[in-house]
Amino acid sequence: MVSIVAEHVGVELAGRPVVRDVSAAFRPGSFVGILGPNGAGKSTLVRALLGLVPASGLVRIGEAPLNDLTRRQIARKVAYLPQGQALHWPLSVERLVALGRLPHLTPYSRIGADDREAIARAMALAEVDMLAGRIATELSGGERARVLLARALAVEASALIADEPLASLDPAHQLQGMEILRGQADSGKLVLAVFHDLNLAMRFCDRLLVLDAGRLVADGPPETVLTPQLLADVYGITAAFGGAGQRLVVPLERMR
Ligand SMILES: Nc1ncnc2c1ncn2[C@@H]1O[C@H](COP(=O)(O)OP(=O)(O)OP(=O)(O)O)[C@@H](O)[C@H]1O
Repeated sequence: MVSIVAEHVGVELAGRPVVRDVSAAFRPGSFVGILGPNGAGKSTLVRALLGLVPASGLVRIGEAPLNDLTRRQIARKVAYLPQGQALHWPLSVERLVALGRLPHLTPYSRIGADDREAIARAMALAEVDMLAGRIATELSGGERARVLLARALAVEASALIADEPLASLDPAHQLQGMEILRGQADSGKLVLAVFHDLNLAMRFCDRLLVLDAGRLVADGPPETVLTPQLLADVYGITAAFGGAGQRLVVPLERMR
């Protein structure tokens, strides 16, 4: 199992600092949520953790500095579900999920029995078996999101980074998505995911990070991170807290 460590990570895009001096260590077996307003730098931070955007500071995956790893090595260690990915090729769902096995193949090897088993496990876990024969470009937004989650699960990497995996899912499938991610963490993997749903993040994650204007402004257990003061400072909203352990958050009003 693999950990990911960020030390003083910064990213500039178009000459503007988008992620500023973020340090955090992510351990196997934990489910970490990244929250923050639109444009706070969440996607850019996770892309920096994967080496997909040039960054200052240091990222380590396991013991290895990111820069010492090839793209293929990174892709085998950390599965990535990008935000709102568009699909351009009319592949069957099963073939799309099979792309999750690419990091394990060489240009000369073919999909084997192990790969087929991993694909079947991922499709069963994401409950997309019934879509197997469908053409991926013809799916609804929510169906596509679940198939792309299955593709990320098919990697069977030690860590999974998911950027807004719940976007376009109905409430039942949002819960299913969170249960899957929770299950992955409970099986010993590191799960790092970007969310906007405060309630689901509060309920399912072990730890929450909050980014605001590129800076890490909170990092800790959900109930200590998501406070009325933080919601006011970061999102500019008032919210009511209730339910067991005050883990139900209802955004009430914008303050500005
Ligand atoms: N390629 C780019 N060139 C210039 N600026 C960019 C680029 N990509 C993102 N940005 C800017 O960087 C900032 C952070 O973007 P990022 O996508 O990381 O935010 P986010 O927190 O994931 O937002 P959201 O919740 O809206 O998805 C934003 O202001 C965005 O406009």
